[in-house]
Amino acid sequence: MRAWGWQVFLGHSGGHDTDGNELPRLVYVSREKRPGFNHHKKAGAMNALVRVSAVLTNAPFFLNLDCDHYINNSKALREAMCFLMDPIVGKRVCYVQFPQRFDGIDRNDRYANHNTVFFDINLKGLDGVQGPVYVGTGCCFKRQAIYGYDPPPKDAKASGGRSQGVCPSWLCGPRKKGVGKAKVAKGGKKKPPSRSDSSIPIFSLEDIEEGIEGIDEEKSSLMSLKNFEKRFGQSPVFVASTLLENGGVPHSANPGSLLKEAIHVISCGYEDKTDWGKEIGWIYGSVTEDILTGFKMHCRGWRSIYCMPTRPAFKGSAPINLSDRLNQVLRWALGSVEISLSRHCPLWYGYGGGKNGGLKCLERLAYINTTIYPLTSLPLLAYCVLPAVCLLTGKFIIPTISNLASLWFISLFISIFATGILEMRWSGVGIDEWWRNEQFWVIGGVSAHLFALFQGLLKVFAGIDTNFTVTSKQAEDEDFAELYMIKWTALLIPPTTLIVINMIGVVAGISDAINNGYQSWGPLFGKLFFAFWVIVHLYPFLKGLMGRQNRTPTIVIVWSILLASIFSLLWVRIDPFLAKVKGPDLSQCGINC
Ligand SMILES: O=c1ccn([C@@H]2O[C@H](COP(=O)(O)OP(=O)(O)O[C@H]3O[C@H](CO)[C@@H](O)[C@H](O)[C@H]3O)[C@@H](O)[C@H]2O)c(=O)[nH]1
Ligand SMILES: [Mn+2]
Repeated sequence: MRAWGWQVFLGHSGGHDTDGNELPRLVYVSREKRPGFNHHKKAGAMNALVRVSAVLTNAPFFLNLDCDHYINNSKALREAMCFLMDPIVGKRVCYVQFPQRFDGIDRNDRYANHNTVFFDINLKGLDGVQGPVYVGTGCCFKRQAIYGYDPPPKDAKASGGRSQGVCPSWLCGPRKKGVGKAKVAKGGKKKPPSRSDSSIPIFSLEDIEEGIEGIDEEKSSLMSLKNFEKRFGQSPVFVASTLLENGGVPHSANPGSLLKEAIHVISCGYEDKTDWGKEIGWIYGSVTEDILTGFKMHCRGWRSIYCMPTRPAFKGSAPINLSDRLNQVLRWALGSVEISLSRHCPLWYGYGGGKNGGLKCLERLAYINTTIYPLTSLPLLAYCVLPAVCLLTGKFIIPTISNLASLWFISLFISIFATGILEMRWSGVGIDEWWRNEQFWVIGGVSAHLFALFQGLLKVFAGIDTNFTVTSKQAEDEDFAELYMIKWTALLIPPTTLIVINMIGVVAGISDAINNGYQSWGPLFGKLFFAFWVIVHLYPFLKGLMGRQNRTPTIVIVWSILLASIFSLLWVRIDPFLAKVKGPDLSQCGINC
């Protein structure tokens, strides 16, 4: 394996279609990686690709797919273009996100790999606010949005424009309210900048140094090459390309020099002292770079679009065995914790989006939810432990509450229930999918989310890093051999413990009630209900732990032992030959006979 290196294959140029247009070429890029340079994993790879494609073709839109995803619908790209090039909404659209769909998942989707609640309910709902979050794959971008430019102002007339050019915030000064207003007023007098005009030539180095005509004369002093280099890095060809809203490369450019420049922009030191990964491109600093990248665009006032063609646009593979799935969820949750503990936390980042409206309130709420959710693992853990504690100690967790409080409780319960029903009806998500999602929420919550919380705290406050390993994918041949694979990981400990203590609790509770006679059965049912609730949620986990059932029917054995012990206890109790006085001594249970 090579530790570092780059290769660019331009392929054979000169292929033409029947109309004489040059045929598309496939270019394989692998960037330079060198010890001492942080390559920033996927985010770094995407940024290198963005730059190299800007030099080679500079298309105004591009598609991003993971290495484990493929195109499943040939018309998908056209659908995305309909949104991105729409004369009205298109100008403010930063990306079109498609749902992730998967192949090769077990029929019962034991670990909720399809994630339909997230894709068909959450993201679809967000489309009605400011658009779905970016989920890392199956997404068509507007190049200008990736470059950190702001969307054109909402009211095109106010700035006097026909096709309004996007204005980079770093050129137009700080996005303070006053400055924004001044600019709008000024725009009323003057022709606005428009880079959609194809007559504007690509800017040469000199042009940039002198300030670019037609962008903003007053600010031209700011637009020295230095400013561009500080932001985009030291490639004049690349810098010039960022100003072409409609893309394209100059005809005059000779392939040899472009190739040289392509190599330059994927060298490992290129991003040093630039805004790459900080303000532009894929944003670094979280293992879920996708959420952060989309978040920054929404903060600038862009909107995104959710596109769900009937035939899935793209499909991918997902980890189907328990350990890999938990590790995947762990990584996502870790990424969220990292964002929550950074300057980018949606609780405090991105206020004052200025003239473009910035992040909408509800969209912010959604981002808060997508980043701080690992915190819910703490109460969840408590709720899963308490039923067992109750059964083992004989105390009851539900306090007797006042009428008012129970009214609140009931109305909360009803509204949650109603939301669930409506969501399912509107999204077409079945009750079975919804239920699996609930189950996996608890399983992931008491394992992956919990670990992520602590790993995240360690990483942010103590600098102890954890690895990003590419999620394993199922083997395609055997009939879900992977599903039954168990790789040892500490993630398995908390859910296993919870299952065991709740089961012991059930046994202990029942045997206790048997010993104590009929009056203790009433409260027992309440306690058993909560313990069963925990067990049914963790049930897929238990099944996963047990491995392949037709080979090792361990689960059957466990259940048998459990049921057997209950029944044997029962039998002991009602045994007609057992004299009542010789039963378990009642003095121990505190019942005074
Ligand atoms: O060092 C790396 C690691 C990953 N990748 C890419 O990142 C993708 C996602 O990694 P994968 O192991 O497949 O993780 P998943 O959990 O399946 O990915 C989901 O979650 C990631 C965020 O954690 C998103 O980036 C992905 O788009 C999303 O599909 C891979 O397909 C690769 O294309 C790299 O380019 N370099
Ligand atoms: Mn993947």
